[in-house]
Amino acid sequence: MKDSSYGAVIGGIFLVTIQHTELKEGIQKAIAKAKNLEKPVLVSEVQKVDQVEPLNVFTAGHQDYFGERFFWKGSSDEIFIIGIGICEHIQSDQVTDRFFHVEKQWKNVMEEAVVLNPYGLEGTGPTMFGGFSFDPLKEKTELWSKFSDSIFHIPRFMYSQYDGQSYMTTNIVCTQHDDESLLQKVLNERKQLLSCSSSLQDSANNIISQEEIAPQQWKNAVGQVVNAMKNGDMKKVVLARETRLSYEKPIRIESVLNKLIKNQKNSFIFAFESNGDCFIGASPERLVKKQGKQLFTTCLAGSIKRGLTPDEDEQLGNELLSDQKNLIEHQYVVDMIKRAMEQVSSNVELPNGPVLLKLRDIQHLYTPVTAEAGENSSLLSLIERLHPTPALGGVPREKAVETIRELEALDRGLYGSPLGWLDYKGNGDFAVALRSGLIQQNEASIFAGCGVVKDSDIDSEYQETNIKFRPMLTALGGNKQ
Ligand SMILES: C=C(O[C@@H]1C=C(C(=O)O)C=C[C@H]1O)C(=O)O
Ligand SMILES: [Mg+2]
Repeated sequence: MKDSSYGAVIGGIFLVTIQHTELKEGIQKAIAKAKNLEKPVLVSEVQKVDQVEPLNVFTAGHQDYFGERFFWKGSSDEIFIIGIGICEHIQSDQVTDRFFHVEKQWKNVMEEAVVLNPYGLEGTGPTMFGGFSFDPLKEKTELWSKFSDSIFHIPRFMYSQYDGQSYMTTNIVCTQHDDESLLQKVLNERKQLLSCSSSLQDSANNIISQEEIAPQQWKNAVGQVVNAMKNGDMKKVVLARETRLSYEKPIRIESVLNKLIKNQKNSFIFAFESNGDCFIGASPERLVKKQGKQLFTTCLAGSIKRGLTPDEDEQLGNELLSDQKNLIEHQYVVDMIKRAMEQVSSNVELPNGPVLLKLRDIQHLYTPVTAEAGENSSLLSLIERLHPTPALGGVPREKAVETIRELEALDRGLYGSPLGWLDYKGNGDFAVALRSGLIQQNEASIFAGCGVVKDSDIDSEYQETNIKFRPMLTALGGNKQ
């Protein structure tokens, strides 16, 4: 039986027309392969669908897939990828070679996958979304107990909107014990999703408390690092801190996403649910994107506030472009990324100096880097080579990571770390997960850090982190300093 064409108007959530499908044949083929190989086989079917509001798709999963969703918007609004439900987990708590272990699991699932994708566009077909913790050796707290050090999901249903086209991918893992009833089960799930009527009710949610966690301890750590730099070999260390908020009612993820989408332009907007918690944010910083052979990465470090008037904003921007402390802070990132990319790719190109990246609350020194991928430079191997850049770790890298591990009170978890998507053709895009927070029902932790160099002023760095809290405080209704 083919999945007949039908349109579904979902209470104003979204309208999707599903054409007839080859899913039945695909499932039969996958079950036969599973019997032959004696291991599960993924089948992935891609259909062109009507374009809808991406947030509506995410919202439609609220009822039946809460805790099993992801949302991704590219920093230039060029792509949206929404995952609903979890078809397969790819995760590891390995400390050493964790990127290799994730890549091995991913390749194992992909090597036998039955892919029905006549369109072949990036971000369609088998795709995994997720990320890595900043430092698997950092002493863990309860804060990130719902996330592994390496955690990715292959979604059951995935809506992709790319260059004005929209697609629905359906992923099913078939085992040798499955039969044709699996098809009907998935078609019913899909019909249920497309007919859901939940909508975004943006009701008020009062804040009960908002507390900076150990700000003085953070300032003392900054001072300690600055002193150590006066006569040591440490050149830069990024130190981050946490603010904790609690509310009368559970925080509505969709409402926070809605505000981030509206307010934080030029940023990757993401939400990643795991076991009831949600890591969410609006990051201006790409770690690395792979599109065919093309590679794109970003050097982002050096910050100043936005001005209240166009003249003041221009004056502040020019001040940043000529400030030695921020230029040195930025150059550490450029030097490291350029060197790393030259080791594994060709035609590495970057401008002679930084320009300004202006965001709603802050402006940064920004140097884009492009390159051509070498034969063995997979996206995950590039992530392993780059993470952490001096924008989130420091220089020298190992010593900076050890210093963060020792001095920083914050359990960073996935904050400041690679988060993004990878498809079955090896394309993908990973951000450095900044301007972010962890939502835990009626509580949330938000995170902000800054680069500490020998000329850092403790209070200036503290103020810089207050500015970096603003994107999440605006989205969460918190009080901004
Ligand atoms: C660490 C953060 O931001 C990073 C540090 C910056 C700086 O110190 O100037 C600027 C951009 C980011 O690379 C953060 O937002 O938490
Ligand atoms: Mg800075």
